[in-house]
Amino acid sequence: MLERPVESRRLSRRLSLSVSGRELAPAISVRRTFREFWPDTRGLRRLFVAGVLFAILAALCEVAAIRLFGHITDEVLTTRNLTAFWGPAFIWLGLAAIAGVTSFAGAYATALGGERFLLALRDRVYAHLQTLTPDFSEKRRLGDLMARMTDDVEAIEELVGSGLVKVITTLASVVFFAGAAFFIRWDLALLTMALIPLFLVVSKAFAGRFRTAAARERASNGAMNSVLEEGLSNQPLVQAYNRQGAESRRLHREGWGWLRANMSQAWLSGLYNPAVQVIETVCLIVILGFGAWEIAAGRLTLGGLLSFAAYLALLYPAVQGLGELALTVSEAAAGSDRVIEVLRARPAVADAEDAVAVGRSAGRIAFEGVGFTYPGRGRPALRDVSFTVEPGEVVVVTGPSGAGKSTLTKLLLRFYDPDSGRVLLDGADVRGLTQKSLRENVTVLHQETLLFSGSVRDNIAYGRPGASLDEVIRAAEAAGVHDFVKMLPQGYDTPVGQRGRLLSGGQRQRIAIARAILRDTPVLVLDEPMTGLDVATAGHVMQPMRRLMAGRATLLITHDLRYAPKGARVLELEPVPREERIRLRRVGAHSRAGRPGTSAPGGGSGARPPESGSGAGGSSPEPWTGAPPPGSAVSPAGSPARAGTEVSPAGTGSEVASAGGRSDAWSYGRSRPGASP
Ligand SMILES: Nc1ncnc2c1ncn2[C@@H]1O[C@H](COP(=O)(O)OP(=O)(O)OP(=O)(O)O)[C@@H](O)[C@H]1O
Repeated sequence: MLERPVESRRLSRRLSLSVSGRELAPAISVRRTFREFWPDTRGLRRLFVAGVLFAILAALCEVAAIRLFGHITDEVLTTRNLTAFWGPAFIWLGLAAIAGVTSFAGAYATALGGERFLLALRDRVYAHLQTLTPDFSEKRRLGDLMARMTDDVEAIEELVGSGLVKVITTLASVVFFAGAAFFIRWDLALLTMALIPLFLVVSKAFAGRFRTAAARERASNGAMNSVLEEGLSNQPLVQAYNRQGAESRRLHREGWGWLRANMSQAWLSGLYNPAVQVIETVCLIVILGFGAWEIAAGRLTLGGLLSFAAYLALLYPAVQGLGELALTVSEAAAGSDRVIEVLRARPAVADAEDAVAVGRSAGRIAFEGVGFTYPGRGRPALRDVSFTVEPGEVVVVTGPSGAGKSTLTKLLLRFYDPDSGRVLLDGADVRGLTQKSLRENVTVLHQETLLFSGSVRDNIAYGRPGASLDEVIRAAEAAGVHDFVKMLPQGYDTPVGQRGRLLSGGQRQRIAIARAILRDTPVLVLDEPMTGLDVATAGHVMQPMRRLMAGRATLLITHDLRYAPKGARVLELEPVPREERIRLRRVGAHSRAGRPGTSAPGGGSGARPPESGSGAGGSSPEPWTGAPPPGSAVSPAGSPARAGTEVSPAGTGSEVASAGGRSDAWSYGRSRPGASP
């Protein structure tokens, strides 16, 4: 029927409104949906055709069975001639068996086609989502994106796959049942057809109201899911702030909204179904009355009338089903719009046609006059930034929040391309490299340690799929994680829980380090690797971190220079639009006095000398003192090779800071127009 509560809930979910309803997809034509998704039925069309043919065969069997029923009524029941019974009875049995088998086969073929369509389409949309810049997902509500991947994809299937099969078979059934009725009595059949518009009028009167109610239900469902998702994923925060009651009330409020929306659907369903039944009953009474008159006049047999009524009993639901399908189709099309929106989204960057796959690089990174503004933002995130990182060298990137430190990582990984300037890997513009090969050269340790809900082993091996247990253990040993993993109940097979929450922050971080060690790329980016760790834990993480950095070109993004390796160069970013400056100095080799002429624009944050490990006080973790990686030009603090390196203050005209015989460009934005690497 038009809307059973569960059915209608599913139906309304497909509308996929945002909580506020602002994201309601614009209406989309069915044709556009077919144009977009019909190619996805390739390879499955035979299944759908089989579904249609089997369903049609089953309907034909029903038509024949009803005919036999009429025959038995007239030739056996009315005449009381039992011998005439057996032949038709066996045929009827055979027809029922064929109808059973064919309707099973039809339903199975259609379901198989539908499920395979769903699988393939979901894979396609997800694969496409994975090509988009992570910002695409981050800017959207997770619940909304998930609804697109599940309910909306399902809605498309119900339109393009099984929905189409249903339309064709329902139309065929209408033709068969109406044809059979015409065959018995064309004038009676015409009268019947004249009554059919009554169904359509009622369907139309309800459709608009039902659509609105479904949209409201969809919105409140989305709101409720969002509250659940946020409340559960932020459970530690909720409990720590004693907000359990408030969160429960929030859910209850949204639950009420959902209840009301469902009740208005139930109210409509409650009215619609009896209205349709009344019309059906009126039709049947009219037909029976007319039929009785015809029987009395000897122009119709009892069997004929009963068969006629049986055809009608099948015809009306089929007609109703068509009205229902029209509603389903239009709502499914609205859902498909949201999937099309995802598929139409283009990645911020794409491989050039002549992009080359780079092998394992030496790991020389250079930013040359890089400027970048996020799409839709007026203010640049970076302006005219230049620096280099040599193979095996550690460069510390620091600066106030929002200065663009993490943006450097996004440009290095080519999530975006710079608006001006270039990013180079081993002297090659990264725009000329395939993204895959570029990213195979770079490992990022994110600010928030990202783990999956698998086992410890899965999470470490994520860095190199197919790694053997021995390799995983070796990486774990290097990351200082092996001893604690051994203590876990299932060792390396112990589940780490949702986002690794069954582990401590330090343990998570060391697992991430093991993952990065196993991945073993020449370039490493550590984005605030000590975030959330206390001093003691950070101290434990330092040693494995050093092993990880050894021999790799490393960009260490940190606010806290206590964790900066001694002797590492420091790149200090200041946010645009304040005059952007980048200063070069050496950890442990600077002082205010060593930076003559430095002025600190905008309150002096840029001029603030970062604290070195030695200046961090007794509670500081051990500063970087590790041996320089093989072949690396990095020298520990105070080494003669670096002694001459100084901060290049803004406006001094000192554009190039020389270090160890190498030249590195540190540009100052517009104040240093001539800067070049
Ligand atoms: N996806 C984005 N879309 C639009 N603007 C963004 C996006 N990501 C960052 N920004 C903006 O770009 C600027 C630089 O951000 P970025 O994350 O690089 O700063 P950051 O120095 O790493 O800050 P923090 O130290 O707080 O992590 C900020 O003003 C920020 O609001």
